[in-house]
Amino acid sequence: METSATTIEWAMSELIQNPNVLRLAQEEVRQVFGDKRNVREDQLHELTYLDAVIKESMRMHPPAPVLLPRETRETVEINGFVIPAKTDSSYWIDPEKFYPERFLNSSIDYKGAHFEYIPFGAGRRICPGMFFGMANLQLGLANLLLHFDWKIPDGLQHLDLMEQSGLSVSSKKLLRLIPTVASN
Ligand code: HEM
Repeated sequence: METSATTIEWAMSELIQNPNVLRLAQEEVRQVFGDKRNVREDQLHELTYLDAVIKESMRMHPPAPVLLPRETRETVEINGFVIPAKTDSSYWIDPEKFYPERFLNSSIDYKGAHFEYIPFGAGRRICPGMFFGMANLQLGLANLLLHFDWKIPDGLQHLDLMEQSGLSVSSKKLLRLIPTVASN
């Protein structure tokens, strides 16, 4: 699915630019699966830090543009609920920072109950592929982190994370990274 591929690409882009987060995610994957040398689906739930990395990637780069960002221009009252103007930015501390830890020990999930975070939508039209999509992301990323070490090609200081809109919101520039087969 394009949404899953896009999310994996964004996650890898953020990980490579946040080496400390990459190291922690890689250590977790290798600790859980290192001795088996393969990622097992029945143990994906043990990857709590990787789960937070995926959530944080989808917070910063929601892959499905179906849900266009919405904000009120002025404070409004609907059925007794007061919606202050431009509410979005106050939900997250350091919203521009890639910080998966914000999802650890947090009740905020992607299942449509927390309206500040709805990468799969919410309500009756919520994505029916949500759990399949999450498993795909965990499986794909865990394999990339278990089997390979990653670096930015020589000469590139940092990645260009400009977005482009299509069916899903992907990076404008193709992500190019150099994998090395992990020695363990
Ligand atoms: C990272 C992966 C994915 C993300 C972020 C994602 C996100 C979304 C979003 C935001 C919507 C719109 C919800 C709304 O209108 O409120 C949606 C709808 C939908 N998604 Fe996904 N999706 C993903 C993976 C998948 C997969 C793997 C499948 C199928 C196997 C799938 C099938 C669908 C379908 C059929 C709809 C339309 C539902 C409807 O209109 O009733 N999605 N998805």
